[in-house]
Amino acid sequence: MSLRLIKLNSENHIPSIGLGTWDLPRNQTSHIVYEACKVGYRHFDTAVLYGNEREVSDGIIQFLNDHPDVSREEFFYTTKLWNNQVGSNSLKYIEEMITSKIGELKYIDLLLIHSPLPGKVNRLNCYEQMQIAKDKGWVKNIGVSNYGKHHIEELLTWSKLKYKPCVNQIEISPWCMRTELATWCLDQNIKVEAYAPLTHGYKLHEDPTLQSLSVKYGKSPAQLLIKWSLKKGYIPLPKTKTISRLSENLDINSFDIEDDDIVKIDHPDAYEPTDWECTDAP
Ligand SMILES: NC(=O)C1=CN([C@@H]2O[C@H](COP(=O)(O)OP(=O)(O)OC[C@H]3O[C@@H](n4cnc5c(N)ncnc54)[C@H](OP(=O)(O)O)[C@@H]3O)[C@@H](O)[C@H]2O)C=CC1
Ligand SMILES: O=C1Nc2ccccc2C1=O
Repeated sequence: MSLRLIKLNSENHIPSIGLGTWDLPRNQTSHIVYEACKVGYRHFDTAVLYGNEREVSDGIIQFLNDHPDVSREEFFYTTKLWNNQVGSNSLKYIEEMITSKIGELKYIDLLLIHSPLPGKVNRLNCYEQMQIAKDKGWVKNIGVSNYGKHHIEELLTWSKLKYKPCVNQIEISPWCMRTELATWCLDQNIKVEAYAPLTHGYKLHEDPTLQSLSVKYGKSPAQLLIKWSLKKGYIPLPKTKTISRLSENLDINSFDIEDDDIVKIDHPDAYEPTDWECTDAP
């Protein structure tokens, strides 16, 4: 199964679906990532917070070693600086990622500031260091996560901005649509990565509309939510530790959801984030 590629404002390309890796069992992570590579995943989302950067990288590297016909350039590896690494020392932490976490991957495809919580001065100091990391070739693309419009505007109006953020990774599902922020990002040519696109699993078995559309389309509720996200123009990051679900979650090209049914899945008035909320931080 091959994934569509989406062009970023850096002119680089990102595969349209990424495997979320938060909370994968540590001792199975490399194996799950390897199996994901086998069924066609080329995009992986990790973070310093997840404590599994080495295991995620190892899974990709093992796959590359076993498949010499596949090149490193096909893969897209994202990681994120955690709050205590966001500031004027960020370059040191990025160098550490390169030298001791990602091994033969050699470079990071996308580096994000995990959240705006460290405050304006730290955010901008960090971004300056991320721009240097890009110039050094350590990182191909840079972006942000959990940023509200005011945080992105802070960057866009900053005198030292050299590289616009390529993406804003935020929680988006039909129960946490954030239409205004997401549309605004897309208008700025900043791609939107949708985290927790399966609502952390909470809505998959309880929502009557999803259940009935699942019967209508002969697709699982998870597949419907991934398709919903793609049709809105986002890059979903579904996570699964279950090997059989890996290919299920990529199998979204064999069907379409009618516009009327997309409207039925939408919950524009709901606000049910599953993890944390910091797009409104100062
Ligand atoms: N930037 C940020 O602040 C954040 C980023 N993220 C990123 O987004 C990713 C995804 O979000 P996450 O919170 O993990 O939750 P998801 O919305 O991806 O949901 C994961 C849950 O759905 C279940 N699931 C997956 N596929 C299926 C399926 N086909 N059928 C039934 N159940 C299924 C999984 O079960 P099982 O694993 O048991 O198969 C798990 O319980 C994270 O892993 C992380 O990479 C997430 C939160 C915050
Ligand atoms: O994947 C994630 N799960 C989380 C839970 C709390 C804070 C951040 C995160 C993630 O990035």
